Amino acid sequence: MVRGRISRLSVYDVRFPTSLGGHGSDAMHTDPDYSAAYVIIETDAEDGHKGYGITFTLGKGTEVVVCAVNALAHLILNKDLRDIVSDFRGFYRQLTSDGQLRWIGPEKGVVHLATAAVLNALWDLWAKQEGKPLWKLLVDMDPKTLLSCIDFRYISDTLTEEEAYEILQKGRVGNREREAQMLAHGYPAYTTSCAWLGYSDNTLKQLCSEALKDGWTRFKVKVGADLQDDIRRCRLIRDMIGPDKTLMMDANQRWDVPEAVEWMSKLAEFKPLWIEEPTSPDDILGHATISKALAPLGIGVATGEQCHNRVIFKQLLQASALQFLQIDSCRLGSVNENLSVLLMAQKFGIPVCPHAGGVGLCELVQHLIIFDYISVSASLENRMCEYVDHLHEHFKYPVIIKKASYMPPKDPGYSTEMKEESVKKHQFPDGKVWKKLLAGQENC
Ligand SMILES: C[C@H](O)[C@@H](O)[C@@H](O)[C@H](O)C(=O)O
Ligand SMILES: [Mg+2]
Repeated sequence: MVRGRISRLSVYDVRFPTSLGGHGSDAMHTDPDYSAAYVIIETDAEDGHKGYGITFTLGKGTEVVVCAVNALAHLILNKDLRDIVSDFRGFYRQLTSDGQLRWIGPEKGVVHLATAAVLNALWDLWAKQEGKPLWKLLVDMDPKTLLSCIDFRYISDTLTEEEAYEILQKGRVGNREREAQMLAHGYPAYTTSCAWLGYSDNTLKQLCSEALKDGWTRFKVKVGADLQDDIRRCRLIRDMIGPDKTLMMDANQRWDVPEAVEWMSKLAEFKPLWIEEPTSPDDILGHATISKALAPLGIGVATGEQCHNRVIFKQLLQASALQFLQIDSCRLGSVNENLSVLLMAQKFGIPVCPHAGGVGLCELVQHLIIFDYISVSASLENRMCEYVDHLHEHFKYPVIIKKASYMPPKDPGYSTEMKEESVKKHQFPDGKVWKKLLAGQENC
């Protein structure tokens, strides 16, 4: 039973100095400090449950998102949780349509990242109060209730509520078997941990051989800064993994459209399954041009980690601009908006391969993709969820990977809660970790 009035919302700027080791580096983000705007929501209910929510950020960006969360707080405080979840569509719309705040969105950028953090905390709280992991809360929810969480505004020309209902009804066939299959074998994953752009060839080799030993069969390599480096690194990794394992490439928006096509023609010999974010995430028709040009080479286009909202995803699908759709649990407006994208992808027959990694993204998005398999797509063909082996130790309910697959979480909630000690130590700028680092910089 859902209960309680929201009595408190706190937000923290939590940063991890991952840039020191080149972890997470790519052709555009050369010094990423994996960070989160971390939201805690409390209620006056006696159960003591709190909702934890994050959005993923890189270092300095976090302080801006923290401001935006504080600006949204008045829309959440004193609301009854029961009223929120019984009309979640209405509440989502209230948050995203605030007459003053929407001007700096709408439904995009900082204000949308802040919305995601807040809504992620509410979903965590709801799932905790129901005593279920989030994926199971979604799987058990009747289709009508599930659809009542989605704002269909701007997408009803492509997906009506009735069509979405039919998709969910169809998804009920065989869902118990798929749930049992997930619990036994988990959801297939790929690793990005071996080949960040800032890693030396030696590090790449060492991590790749460890990953192979651990049973990984799908690998992603960062490309896009220097063609000769890319050729060398892709050859190295392809030689190590052999011809049959899967390789993906990620350019993180580095290229213009013709450059993307030309560059990828040179990397085609390494047989990538996809090129991810070849150009600006806003360039829908550019993605369509690249998709068309690379199709004869057997290379698909993947994108989504910086896709603003359901409207851009709608157009990417309409324009046949992507062959792999990458939802992100913290960029879109939380579970609510991600549900609409999963349903649109299903309608278009495009496989969803979520973006994860960062800090907490694996913890969150596993719930969405497990739900997708059980209740929406019913397919694992061409589908896998990203995995990155960083920062899980800071979470109270970290992901469990077995045989290169995500095992469904069993603890109630959205796996968003961080360890108190980790938050304390990594708060910027006053946590122990940052005090030391900043003092070191001053002494230089
Ligand atoms: C800055 C980040 O590490 C990105 O490079 C990362 O999210 C990446 O695009 C990915 O696909 O995992
Ligand atoms: Mg990427």
